[in-house]
Amino acid sequence: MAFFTHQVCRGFSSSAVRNVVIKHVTVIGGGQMGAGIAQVAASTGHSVTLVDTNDDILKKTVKGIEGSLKRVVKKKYADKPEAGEEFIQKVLKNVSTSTDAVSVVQGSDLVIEAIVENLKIKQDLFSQLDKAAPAHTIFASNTSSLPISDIASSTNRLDRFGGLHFFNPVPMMKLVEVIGTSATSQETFDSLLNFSKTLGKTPVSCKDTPGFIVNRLLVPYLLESIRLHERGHGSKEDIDIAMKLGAGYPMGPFELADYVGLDTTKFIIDGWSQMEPNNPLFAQSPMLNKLVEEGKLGKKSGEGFYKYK
Ligand SMILES: CCCCCCCC(=O)CC(=O)SCCNC(=O)CCNC(=O)[C@H](O)C(C)(C)COP(=O)(O)OP(=O)(O)OC[C@H]1O[C@@H](n2cnc3c(N)ncnc32)[C@H](O)[C@@H]1OP(=O)(O)O
Ligand SMILES: NC(=O)C1=CN([C@@H]2O[C@H](COP(=O)(O)OP(=O)(O)OC[C@H]3O[C@@H](n4cnc5c(N)ncnc54)[C@H](O)[C@@H]3O)[C@@H](O)[C@H]2O)C=CC1
Repeated sequence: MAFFTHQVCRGFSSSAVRNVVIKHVTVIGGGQMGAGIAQVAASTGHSVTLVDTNDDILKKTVKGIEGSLKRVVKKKYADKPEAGEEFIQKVLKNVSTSTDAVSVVQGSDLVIEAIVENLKIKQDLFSQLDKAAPAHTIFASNTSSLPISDIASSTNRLDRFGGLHFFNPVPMMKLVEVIGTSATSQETFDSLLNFSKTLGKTPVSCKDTPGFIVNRLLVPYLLESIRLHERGHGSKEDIDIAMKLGAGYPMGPFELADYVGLDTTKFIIDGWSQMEPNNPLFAQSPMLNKLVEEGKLGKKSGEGFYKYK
């Protein structure tokens, strides 16, 4: 259910819309990011429908959310464990699951997509959802690296389409990058900024440029770390220790790449090296490619640059 403030309309349909107050959120993709986004939205009183391709994944996702909530309440309700348990149950009640995105978007004020980092797959999804979702529903992608305008081009709601880029782990990371394309209406952009604030996050405004702000700086750093290791100029362990103790980063670059997922990291690099083949900052890494080829995707698969089981 959407609540509109009846002010000036810019960009769409007959109803006067200034700022869509978001109550019901559909999160598509129940992986690392979708789980975290659903958790934070449900924890801040939104009703959330989480969508993935099958029920087994969704069960695992909800279990993961419960586990993460337990970590949160252990600190937040340290002296009041019963209130903590009550909070967890209340949050979980705000989350429902589905394998049918098209049917659930009908009751949604905001759809946040957090599926695999592949333009065609994201476009196919949004193109289907566009036909089913009500006019007021805002669409947002959590893409790390793809142009929001390319994803939005599969829909007829360019004014109601933006980027909401969260950071991993979502319950802990305070930043959200809010991305507007040249077609995103001011109303949509403001709604996304406000929504990020209701989640307790700090939003920054970004242009629809590759990697927005954080990844445009983080990805070249990560790649140069791997290249430094490939050149034999430092072990993974030493590079990680150096960046933690010498630069104050909470994780070293190899730990972070494993944490993010080497498949996602490779999807980003593949896209950017195609986009700018002569840019040495985006050059492919044989070591990364080999790990992904071997199914070593980082923490989520049990092995990446390091072993986790
Ligand atoms: C790679 C480059 C390519 C980019 C590719 C695309 C990626 C993107 O598009 C954008 C991104 O997200 S980039 C990644 C951004 N994230 C980071 O940089 C994370 C860096 N790490 C950290 O901040 C901390 O290590 C961290 C907060 C994770 C953990 O904190 P600590 O280091 O202190 O270690 P812990 O002892 O494990 O945790 C301390 C306490 O934190 C809480 N916590 C951690 N994870 C949680 C989670 N998932 N849910 C809920 N609570 C959580 C928790 O309270 C924990 O205490 P315990 O429960 O007692 O362990
Ligand atoms: N991993 C990270 O640190 C970050 C990733 N991102 C972006 O978030 C998105 C998701 O990344 P992760 O959560 O790491 O991936 P993930 O691999 O952990 O999860 C993706 C989930 O989407 C599901 N899925 C795939 N196609 C689907 C479809 N058509 N419909 C419904 N569900 C579908 C998969 O079953 C899987 O559960 C990507 O675009 C990624 O670039 C953004 C910020 C940080």
